[in-house]
Amino acid sequence: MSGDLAVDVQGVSKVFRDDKGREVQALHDVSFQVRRGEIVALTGRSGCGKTTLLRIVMGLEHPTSGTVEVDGEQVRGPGVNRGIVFQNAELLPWRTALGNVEFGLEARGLPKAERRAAAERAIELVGLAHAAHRRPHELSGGMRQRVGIARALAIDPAVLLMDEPFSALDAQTRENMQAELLEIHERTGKTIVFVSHDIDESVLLADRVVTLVPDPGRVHGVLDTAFGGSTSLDERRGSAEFALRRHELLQLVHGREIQQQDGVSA
Ligand SMILES: Nc1ncnc2c1ncn2[C@@H]1O[C@H](COP(=O)(O)OP(=O)(O)OP(=O)(O)O)[C@@H](O)[C@H]1O
Repeated sequence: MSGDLAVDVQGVSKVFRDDKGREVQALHDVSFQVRRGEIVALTGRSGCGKTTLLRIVMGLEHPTSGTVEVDGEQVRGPGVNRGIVFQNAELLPWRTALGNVEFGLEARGLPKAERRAAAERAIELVGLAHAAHRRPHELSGGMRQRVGIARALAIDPAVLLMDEPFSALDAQTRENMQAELLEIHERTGKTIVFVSHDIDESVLLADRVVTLVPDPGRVHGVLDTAFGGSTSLDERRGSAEFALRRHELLQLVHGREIQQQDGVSA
């Protein structure tokens, strides 16, 4: 694998068996790559295999065939080169925000002082230094999700993998968190792969969007959605590129080819 690749998914297929023993082909021959420092979204309609694909990259599911490499290493299970964020952070209720972030580091056998320092850095990175000693029930939904992101970042992973990270949040908090994620990306340069069923979110945040279509889940197209420079979310939302890319992505998600619009082709 070339040195500037963070994630390399090659020919991944996944067959599940349902309760009655019938085969369900969730993914068929899926390949895509993510370069270091990129933000890539996986999107598509319900049941197209987004979560299954991300769980395979996380190491929580094994592919029936095909391979996944992260940071040059073949994925055979969960590993410390991947930070994982789910829709709900699932924090330990008896631990503080900082304690929850430290928890993620305990399995790594770091001395306590190093753990504390790494957790403090991560909490600061997500803008929660002022709430580091609060317990989960004293935090808002957005703050809890920030703790989840800090926990994933504290291990200094090669890649941050996020499954619908903001979809359980109210609209305003969600917008704040989207902006926050771009700031974290700017500060850390981390490679980020996230699953979202939300077209706008995918276009706004990602440099490229991998679209999947169902039955069986497969890649239908990869759309370049990078906005040049450090544009704010508001600037992005109001831009002509946003409208065009949103339109193109909708076509891909619905299994169509991109039609040229205003003389611009995909
Ligand atoms: N553990 C499982 N056992 C059997 N079938 C499964 C299992 N997990 C997923 N599937 C099936 O695989 C297909 C893809 O599911 P997956 O959850 O990956 O899709 P998705 O795109 O993430 O959907 P959604 O947007 O609704 O969450 C679906 O047909 C689903 O029913």
